[in-house]
Amino acid sequence: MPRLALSDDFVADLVSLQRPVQKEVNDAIQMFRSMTVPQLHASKGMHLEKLERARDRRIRTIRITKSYRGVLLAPDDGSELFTLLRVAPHDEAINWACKRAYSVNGATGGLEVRNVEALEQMETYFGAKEDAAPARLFERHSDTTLCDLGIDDQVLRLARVCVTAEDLMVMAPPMMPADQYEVLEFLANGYSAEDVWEQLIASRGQTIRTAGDRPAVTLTEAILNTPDRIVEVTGPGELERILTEDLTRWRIFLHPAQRRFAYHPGFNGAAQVTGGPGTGKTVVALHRVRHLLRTGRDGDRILLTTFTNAMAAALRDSLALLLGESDAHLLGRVDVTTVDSLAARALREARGAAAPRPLSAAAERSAWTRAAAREDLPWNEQFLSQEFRNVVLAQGLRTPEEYLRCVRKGRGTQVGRVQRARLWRVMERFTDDVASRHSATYTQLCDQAARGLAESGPRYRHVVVDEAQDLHPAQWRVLRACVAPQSDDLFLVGDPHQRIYDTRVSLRSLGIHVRGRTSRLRLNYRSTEEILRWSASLLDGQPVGRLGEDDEAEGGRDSLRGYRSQLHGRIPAAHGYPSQDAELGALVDQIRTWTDQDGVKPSEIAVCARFNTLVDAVIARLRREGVPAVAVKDDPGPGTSGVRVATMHAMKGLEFRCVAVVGVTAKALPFAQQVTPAEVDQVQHQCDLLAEHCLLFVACTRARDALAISWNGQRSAMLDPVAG
Ligand SMILES: Nc1ncnc2c1ncn2[C@@H]1O[C@H](COP(=O)(O)OP(=O)(O)OP(=O)(O)O)[C@@H](O)[C@H]1O
Repeated sequence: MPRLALSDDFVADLVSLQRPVQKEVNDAIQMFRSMTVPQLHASKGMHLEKLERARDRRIRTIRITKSYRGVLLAPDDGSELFTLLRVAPHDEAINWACKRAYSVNGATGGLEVRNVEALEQMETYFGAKEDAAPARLFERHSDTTLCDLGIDDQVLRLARVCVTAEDLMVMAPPMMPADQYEVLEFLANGYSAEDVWEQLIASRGQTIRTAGDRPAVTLTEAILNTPDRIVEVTGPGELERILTEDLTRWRIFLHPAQRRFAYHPGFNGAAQVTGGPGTGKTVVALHRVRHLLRTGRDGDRILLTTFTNAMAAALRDSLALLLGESDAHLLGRVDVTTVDSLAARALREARGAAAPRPLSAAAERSAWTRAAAREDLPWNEQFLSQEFRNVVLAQGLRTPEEYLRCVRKGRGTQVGRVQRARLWRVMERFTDDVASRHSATYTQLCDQAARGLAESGPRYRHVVVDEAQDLHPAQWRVLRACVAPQSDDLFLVGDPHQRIYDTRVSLRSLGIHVRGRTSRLRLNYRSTEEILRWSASLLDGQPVGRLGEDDEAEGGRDSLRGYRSQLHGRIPAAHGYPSQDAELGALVDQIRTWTDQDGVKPSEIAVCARFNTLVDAVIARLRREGVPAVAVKDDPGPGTSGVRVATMHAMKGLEFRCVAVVGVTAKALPFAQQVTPAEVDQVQHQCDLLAEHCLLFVACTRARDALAISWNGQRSAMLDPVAG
């Protein structure tokens, strides 16, 4: 019986087909799997055909419907593992198949594909302009080094003629084999050969460094070595699952850097994955949960947390999708929730009706005003609230003595002993006041819940945390208390460049140690390279600390170096207008271009603004002009049509084909009210400013294909690096 594998290109084709054609593909595959190899070759129905013009003699086509052909890679070494490479209309399938060649990567042992015809044309083109060339892009690296990194003869010849990174870029996959291209891209970005080997090759399990010493790999082995692009269909249930459920690629194919952590057999403690926007961190978290569910014991409960209720709902849906019908029974062992909801629930369980209720921001401000009323203090409510949140609750201080002794990390003002005593009195008054009203700030709720949970003992065997960059130390204490320190206790994913709330955390000081168990994702699956570059330059020179290392003693910097996308598109547009009316008029035109000319559905477009007032104005204007629009905060389901409109904060974790960021004015970004004045606290001032930069970065990186930025009146200085 032949074995069957499916390539990522095949799955991508299948997703785009109409349902009836999908069904015929399914039928053809079932027929294929029911035959022996000789029957397959003899079958008139399948019409397994060798192509005269094919560059790879193992390539065949099979008949799927009257007009569709499947493209297959057939083994020629006596093995029986066939790979379905594409399914496409007849001529397209034949044309594609004739130009491809499959080979085994010398370093990774994985199967790779190239457009051999296009690469030969490139050789001719570069050959013609060769003699004029100055220094070459890869001249620092010897042929042997490149060969050890998996570069083969044809790619080596092409690498040798590249002068600039752009020369390399014109040969990007699908022209060049993706793994070899990735190696060259890393080298072109200044990584050493050693780094490249560590990050791209050793991570796949290779231990032999030199090409000459590596054992030969058979076609079947090569296919099985390529789980990021090829999946073997191991049973009828599996095929059904792949073909009948939602065919989103992230469910099936993971980048090796994603797979290595998601399916790691067991970490000896907490582990952490970081990476820029759209690098598939959430996807890794979901696969990790699946792995822990499948390999864990029946009673092991798992907590999966994220930042907002809306994101928790989306995570729950995605997890159900990933588990599919076959693993649906495991879902009952997972709680998907925010840390705040978890803390509130723990308090309700412990104290019943006496549990405090969360305090609104306005009620908190009034409570600080009341608490400070009888003192003649040199600090305003904002300072008091920050001191309470960022020192007292962050460090979990309980007594005036502890407060007198503590190091006020992250605060830029000196506060002497006498002043601390006065501050403590005010904070105590605040706490008593809100407690007498049966309420507490969210951070207080977490602080109280963490203490209760620490006493009652761990509730979960594993905790998986998405959007880890925005959690406050009190929230981390809740998580720490939920799970005992042991193997695979905490799995954290986050991006410090997307930190949009005022939180600084030293995970080490909270008893969470990830050293030696960290990984960084660099390939963006969401946005085009043009959107990425543009957005990343918004953060040029900003001092972004590493995830969980904000303790000054640890204090390294995170960077977006090597962060890239294989997708390409238009450079983002940035335009200023004389008035808001003119800006919104241009927005309507932009949306019409996206829908009418580019064929984008309104629900695949988002407009975002710094404030709710502008969000409302945008919705009103769009509706007035006949463009359907809905507010993201009203939680429109996937079936609801209309352009999505949201504040920048609400864009966290979302993605859209096209995004317009409006009202990027000097007044809105940075928003003065959100930034502590430097004279009140210099350190806090810098931290708040950085959060505003990150907010704009988050908004822009939600875009997949197109991004448009606009303002009216004076432009925000944050756009200076990109808008000239
Ligand atoms: N291995 C993969 N193959 C195909 N698509 C992927 C893969 N991994 C992630 N994606 C897609 O990339 C997009 C971004 O993924 P995800 O939301 O997990 O990224 P993220 O790093 O958590 O993003 P952010 O931090 O910006 O919220 C999603 O559309 C996801 O489906």
